[in-house]
Amino acid sequence: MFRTVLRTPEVIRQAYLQAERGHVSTDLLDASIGQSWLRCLESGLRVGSEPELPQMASGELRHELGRNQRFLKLSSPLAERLSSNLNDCQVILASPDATILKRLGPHQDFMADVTMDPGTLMPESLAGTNAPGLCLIERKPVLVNSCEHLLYPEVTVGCVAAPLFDLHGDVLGLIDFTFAANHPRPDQFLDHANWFSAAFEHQLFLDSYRDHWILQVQALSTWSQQEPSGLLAFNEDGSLIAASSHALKTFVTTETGLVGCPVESIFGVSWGALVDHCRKYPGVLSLEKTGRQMIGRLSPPSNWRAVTSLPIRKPGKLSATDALIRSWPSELATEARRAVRALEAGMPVLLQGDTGTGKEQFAKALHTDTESAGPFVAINCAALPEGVIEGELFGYRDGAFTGARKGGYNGRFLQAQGGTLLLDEIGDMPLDLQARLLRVIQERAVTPLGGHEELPIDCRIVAASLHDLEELVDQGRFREDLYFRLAAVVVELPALHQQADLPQAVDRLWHDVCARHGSSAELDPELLEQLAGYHWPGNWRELENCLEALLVGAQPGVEYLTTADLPIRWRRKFQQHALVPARADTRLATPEQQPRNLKDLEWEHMQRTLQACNGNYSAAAKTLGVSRSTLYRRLNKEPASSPGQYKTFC
Ligand SMILES: Nc1ncnc2c1ncn2[C@@H]1O[C@H](COP(=O)(O)OP(=O)(O)OP(=O)(O)O)[C@@H](O)[C@H]1O
Repeated sequence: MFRTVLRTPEVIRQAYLQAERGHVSTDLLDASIGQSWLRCLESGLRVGSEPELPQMASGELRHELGRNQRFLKLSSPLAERLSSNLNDCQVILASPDATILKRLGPHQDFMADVTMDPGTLMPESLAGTNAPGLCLIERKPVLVNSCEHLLYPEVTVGCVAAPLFDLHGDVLGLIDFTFAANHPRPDQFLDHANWFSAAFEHQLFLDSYRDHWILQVQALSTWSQQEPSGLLAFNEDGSLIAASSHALKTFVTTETGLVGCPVESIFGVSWGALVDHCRKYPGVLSLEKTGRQMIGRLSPPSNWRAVTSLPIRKPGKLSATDALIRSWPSELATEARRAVRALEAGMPVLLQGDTGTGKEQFAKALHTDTESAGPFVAINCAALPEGVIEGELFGYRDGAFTGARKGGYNGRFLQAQGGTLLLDEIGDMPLDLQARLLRVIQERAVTPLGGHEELPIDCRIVAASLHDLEELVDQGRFREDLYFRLAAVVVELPALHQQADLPQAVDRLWHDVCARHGSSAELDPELLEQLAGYHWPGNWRELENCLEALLVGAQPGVEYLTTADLPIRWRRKFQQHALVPARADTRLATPEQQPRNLKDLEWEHMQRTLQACNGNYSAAAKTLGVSRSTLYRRLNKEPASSPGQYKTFC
């Protein structure tokens, strides 16, 4: 469509000679640039006639910025995002009369001789042929490179500019990309300009119809081909009042018409059913049109308040989370119940606990109890190399990087649409990725790598970590803003030895293990007592391994297992553990008996405060001036002077 190679000085000289005679051949210049040259020459603008671009005084510029406030409000965040991904150009926003309003992007050497600061006036009638001025006349994206700038043939930059329209087709402003004239792929800025125009229209539509119901629809099969999502605005009664240009092309046919057409005639779903869905499960819905699967998101008017009717559970049946927390200390169990409600209301939940305490299991139970329409998807942020997590989480387009899967990849956020995403070991996520994650969670939209379009996401988010995230924040290893975002509700998973009724918990797990292996064997009470007396540093996972080893290693057909059936490795562990004085006694020994260091003293002080508060963590934390979760975690770690003690016996 455009010639993107630089023209030679000879071609430009010939074109200029032709233009002076009132005609420019399209063999020499693109038609729109040739026409621009002719207009300039006709109005007396010639090479070298206007060495300086006209500039506004600062008072005038302030006035101009005020006049274009809405345009800047809608375009600036998008331009900033785009510019932060591009390091080879300057991004410029300008008014409908081509006055530069904003310039973004890192300093570029090629801009040294170019004056394109805010307040510079670039209409064609003053500045000659240039991309911002020309795109307004052409009403479409244009590329003007180097010596095609009629008045400034020596300039060493190229520009791509595109007009941005309001919903009635009037120009609201423009975007310009200025790059080095010898850039190898100037056409890529046309792609950026097209993306920006679509994204701007999207923002404008959302802003213009924020007091109405807005349905955002995306065809499922096409997301990797970068098809934009369509927007439809509806009245209170479900009749269509407006559609974005893409929605108009895709969803609204001549039979359905536009204004006043009911939603049912477009998607075959009643308005009542859609609103009801939005009320119960704010977020994604599945739609179908002429056999194509789509996902949609219905957003209520900005002043709408949903009366959420949470599902009522049948009495008598334990929920999945209740089944897991029945032997938890009561304070922690209360917090765990809060997590179900928080997740149902769309808030993230943070799970903290040592290895094997059941964080993933608990996340799955939360997913079950919140009765999501979509799947449970987990990603372990510590298990993937740094360069891979980003693509895994956010997805990527076809050809986004070397080695990318053909056809692109959805990413875990999109896989979890309508369901729950577990971000496991989140404390190990690289810092720069944490910033991106925060943006995705806040904006509830994800942009796959190599893509530009934001795709709406609608999944519940559970994060888990065995590190104390508050401590990581203190050490500068975890972003505080992300921590606050994720930690609205924090569930501390108790260690196995802290379960209120450990023998019962062991017995329950034993029956689960037996059921998996088709066995009905029972445990001898003495064996059960030994199992419940051990401190299980690997928590449920370690206990599960031990029970599996016990069952699988027993004589076939044996229905009653005693301590003699224990594998020798476990028998030794239990014996050694039994020789150690009780844990609490050792830890709270008198000063004369124990080596002293600051950490020990801190631990003892916390322990004594907790005892003084009758085991109430909140009260103890308040007295000590630390958060409840910090107190909990510090108390449940080894005191500094005795790390080897437990290691020896594990
Ligand atoms: N409450 C429970 N009752 C019985 N088994 C459990 C319980 N919680 C966890 N388990 C079992 O313990 C094992 C470890 O659980 P899970 O992977 O959820 O722990 P985790 O805290 O996520 O561990 P890590 O931090 O090491 O990934 C699993 O096999 C799980 O089935």
